[in-house]
Amino acid sequence: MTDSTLGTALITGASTGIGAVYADRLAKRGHDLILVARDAARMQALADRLTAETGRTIEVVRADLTDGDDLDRVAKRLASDAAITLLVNNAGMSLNGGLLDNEAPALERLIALNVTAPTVLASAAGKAFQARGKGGIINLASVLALAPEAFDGTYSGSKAFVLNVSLSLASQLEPKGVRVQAVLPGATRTEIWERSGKDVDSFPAEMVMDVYDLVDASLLGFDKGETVTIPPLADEGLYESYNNARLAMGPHLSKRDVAPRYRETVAA
Ligand SMILES: NC(=O)C1=CN([C@@H]2O[C@H](COP(=O)(O)OP(=O)(O)OC[C@H]3O[C@@H](n4cnc5c(N)ncnc54)[C@H](OP(=O)(O)O)[C@@H]3O)[C@@H](O)[C@H]2O)C=CC1
Ligand SMILES: N[C@@H](C=O)C(=O)O
Repeated sequence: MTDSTLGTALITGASTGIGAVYADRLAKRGHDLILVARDAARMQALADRLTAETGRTIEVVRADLTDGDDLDRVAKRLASDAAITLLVNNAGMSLNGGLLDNEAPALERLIALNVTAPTVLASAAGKAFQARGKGGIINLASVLALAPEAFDGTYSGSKAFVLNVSLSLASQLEPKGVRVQAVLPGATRTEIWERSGKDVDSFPAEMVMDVYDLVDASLLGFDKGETVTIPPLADEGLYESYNNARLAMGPHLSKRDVAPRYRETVAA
């Protein structure tokens, strides 16, 4: 069953992996699609298959989201196309090695793709959706946003950024009828691993999720109205405790007085 009133979903990083599965699932739900990535031929093959299977209208937009002009073009499309009702801010990369193994161009490239691009696109979509009083933004973060010691700090920092932006945007946009969800996958079997010189099979099999399971669970979290969806986390009370502790600190974080433990005691 499809719903022709769902509008168009713009998905970044839609040529493979998590983005390509979002494309499959959202087309089957009844969304028309705009697929964004660099590999136009790969997206066109996906678009042709999904159009044949679902009858949806699917457009391919070739863009390198680390390029300012390309990013601007996609942001302008989000700002101006009233048919777009959903942004899936998914394109992302991981480094080959970590912060101490890479030079500035590689670090800057990761920040451009994982931080600047989703921020600019969420801003463009958020303003447009807010004006229309409806729409949704799905931001792909990572469980590594919560576990900086477990991986490269640049990547986990970029995903913590995405999580924070999502939480902030949700608090501003949800009262105006716009849904915002941060998805935090754990290790998921996609090309991101080989693209960054890693072997996903080096993890125990029980740590690696299938990409279809990941996207189906994430969309279920979206349907349930979740702001943060962590598909691998069986005990959701663990995240709730963590988040409640964070929120409980809020009233204590800005004070005129220095905390007693930082007051120097001068010996007489
Ligand atoms: N797989 C995992 O274990 C996890 C993934 N994530 C996050 O999920 C998201 C999707 O990851 P995943 O599907 O695994 O990654 P993949 O490497 O499988 O796919 C990445 C997608 O992003 C696109 N992309 C890469 N660079 C650019 C660029 N410069 N401009 C535009 N598009 C680009 C790629 O297409 P093309 O090459 O054609 O441009 C591709 O479609 C990412 O944000 C990632 O950080 C989070 C946690 C775990
Ligand atoms: N994609 C992974 C790292 O490369 C992750 O976020 O777990």
